[in-house]
Amino acid sequence: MTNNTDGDLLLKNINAQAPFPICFTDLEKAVAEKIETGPFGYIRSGAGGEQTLHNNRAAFEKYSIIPRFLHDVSNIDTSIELFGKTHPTPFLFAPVGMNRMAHDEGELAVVRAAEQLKIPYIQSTVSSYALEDVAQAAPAATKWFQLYWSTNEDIAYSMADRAEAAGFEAIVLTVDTVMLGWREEDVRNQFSPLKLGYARGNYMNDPVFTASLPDNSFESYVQGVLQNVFHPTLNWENVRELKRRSNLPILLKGILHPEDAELAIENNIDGIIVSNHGGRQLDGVIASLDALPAIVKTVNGRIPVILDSGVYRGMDALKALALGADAVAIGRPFVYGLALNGQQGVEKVMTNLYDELKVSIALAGATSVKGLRNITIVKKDGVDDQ
Ligand SMILES: Cc1cc2nc3c(=O)[nH]c(=O)nc-3n(C[C@H](O)[C@H](O)[C@H](O)COP(=O)(O)O)c2cc1C
Ligand SMILES: O=C(O)C(=O)c1ccccc1
Repeated sequence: MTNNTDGDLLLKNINAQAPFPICFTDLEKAVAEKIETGPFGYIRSGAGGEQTLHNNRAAFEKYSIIPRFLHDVSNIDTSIELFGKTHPTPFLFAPVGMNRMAHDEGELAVVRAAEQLKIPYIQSTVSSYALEDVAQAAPAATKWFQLYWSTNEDIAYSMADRAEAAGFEAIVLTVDTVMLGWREEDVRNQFSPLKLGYARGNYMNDPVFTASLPDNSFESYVQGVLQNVFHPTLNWENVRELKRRSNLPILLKGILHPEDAELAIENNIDGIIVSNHGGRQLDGVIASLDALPAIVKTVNGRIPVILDSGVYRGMDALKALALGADAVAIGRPFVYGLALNGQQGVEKVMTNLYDELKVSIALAGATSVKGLRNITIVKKDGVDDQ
């Protein structure tokens, strides 16, 4: 339960010693000025003509809330429950690879922020630091491991086992990246973080991966990652086998079709993340927010539904939660916070998202995350979408 009588949560930002960008647009601008063009373009951009990157934002802007007043909103409960554990906010850190592109402390800084804020952290397979080091940096944080399947599937099982041994509490299998999206900005900038070795964290110390290399040169390692990280053979049988082998809850990330959500449930999957990878994979796919209502309807509360892609302010989180998401995951905003000011920058960005969400829940006339499902949300054309 969070007491909301502090009234003006914005004041923290106005009294701040060091001014910090208050919204996503300002953040992005500041980071563009701070880091090199290659890494910035890699983080910012979407695939193809960036239609989906744009649609992710446009989808949030189509919705409006019709608020209710004259209910006591002095106490706002922002907590949620996932897999039997209560979390104080409905946010998660989306898995983002290769964080050393943004800051030298990379994932270590982010997981420390996650621990501090009690926000679950999803570590990427292609992280700059090894999962064991991340676990050690923030033992009290709730940590999940995002798995990229591997062409040599023993590498995938090895990483999943290591994650379980290191105290990660769920496996998030990403299903939308069987090959890399068509990312033109990286061609313009002639930039490939994989080739530069930013993704080495979990591979360099994986016994199955290293045993598969012809020698221990940098070139062999890069080739080994490229050969394994993209995995076009991935199919439902792999999902079933992963589920059989693991003791952890398994989530599928990248689901956009209600029939895939249904198949996930039929295959005993424990949760899904409705996502289009922040518009970085197939350009022209539906905005995740637009995919959400049909999936929520199909899933009907049987497993948690988390949404990411384009959640850039507290009000976006509110809309996704009102449309039935159980939680939202944040990608680029925290990476920009990291680039600007390490752990503190991540904390600042996530705190502003959270504070805006709290204010917005109260001003909409609700008092809890679950209560948001009962507020009136309409699409721009005025048609009730619930
Ligand atoms: C630089 C970058 C790297 C990413 N790396 C991964 C990854 O390793 N695994 C994964 O499942 N998703 C990855 N994602 C996608 C995020 O998990 C998430 O789906 C996306 O960023 C959400 O959209 P948003 O950035 O609009 O919040 C990456 C995203 C970015 C921006
Ligand atoms: O950049 C990404 O979005 C991403 O998910 C990824 C996938 C494979 C290798 C490196 C990054």
